[in-house]
Amino acid sequence: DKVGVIGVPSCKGQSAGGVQHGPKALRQAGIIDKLTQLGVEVYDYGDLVFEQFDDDTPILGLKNPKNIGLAAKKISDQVSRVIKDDQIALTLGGDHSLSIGTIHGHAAAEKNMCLVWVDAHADINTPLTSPSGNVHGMALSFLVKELKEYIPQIPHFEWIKPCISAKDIAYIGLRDLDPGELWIVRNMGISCFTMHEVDRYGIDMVLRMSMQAINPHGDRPIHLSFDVDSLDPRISAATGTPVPGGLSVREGIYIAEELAATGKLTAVDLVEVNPLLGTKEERDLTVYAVYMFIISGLSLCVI
Ligand SMILES: N[C@](CCCC[B-](O)(O)O)(CCN1CCCCC1)C(=O)O
Ligand SMILES: [Mn+2]
Ligand SMILES: [Mn+2]
Ligand SMILES: [Mn+2]
Repeated sequence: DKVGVIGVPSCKGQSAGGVQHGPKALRQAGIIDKLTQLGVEVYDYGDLVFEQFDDDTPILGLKNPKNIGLAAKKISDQVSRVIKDDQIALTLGGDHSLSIGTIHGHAAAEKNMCLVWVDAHADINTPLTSPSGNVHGMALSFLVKELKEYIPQIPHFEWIKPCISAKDIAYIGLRDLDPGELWIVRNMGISCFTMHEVDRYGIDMVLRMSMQAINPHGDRPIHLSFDVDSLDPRISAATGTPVPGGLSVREGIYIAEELAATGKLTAVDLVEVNPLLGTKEERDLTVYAVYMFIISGLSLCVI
């Protein structure tokens, strides 16, 4: 398979400085060289450049609407182009608000796509349920069709068309939801495999149940959105919102390998690596965990 790498140095979806350096840290870990050595045909599109707007006042508490709304449009267009060029769109983040663009762009190129969201968090607060106003915790709310009536008009977000149904989403690794998110996940019937399910069934069964729920015939292009904080903080401390009791590196790698083995993996987001947080050891370990995740997965795409 061919892989198109898109750097997205975004940070305005959250408040910790440094996550914009994620793409550089992942590149420096040698992801592109390693994939090439393994026989993957890699196209590096470099980092997207976002014009900075300082006059960006919060709306209904949502922070940086203009910067994020305009960035998401660029991301969406780029991901769409890469997928239409028959390449797996590998997006290096940057904070999780970038997934507004990657999922929107994927859905524009592949009508029948489905989504696996690996994260400690559900990232589905609406602007009105968010406790922080940080868009990285709201990304999915703008994309899920069944939530449309709950989303207020946000300047610079008007172009975003909800493009995925609740039934097309599977969460893996959840362990920190806000009240509004709990209501949404329960009432929208989104397939939800929290860390409790991972403990109870094991990661293989959780993946089988996820695919049974969202891709039963194995014919749908898969979007894998991987937040590094899904992993246990002991191996991924260099991230903005760590939560104890997460996935092991092996469980993370297994998810990547199994989804890649379907032959339907079409887009992958690697988000929330913040090289400025934690000690040097913690940063190197966090980056290495993501490196192992993506190399293990995508190297299977050449078999
Ligand atoms: N749910 C949170 C965290 C979002 C994390 C986004 B991700 O997954 O991309 O990193 C708030 C979480 N919670 C709020 C109360 C105090 C503890 C943290 C939010 O701000 O919406
Ligand atoms: Mn998270
Ligand atoms: Mn996230
Ligand atoms: Mn995070």
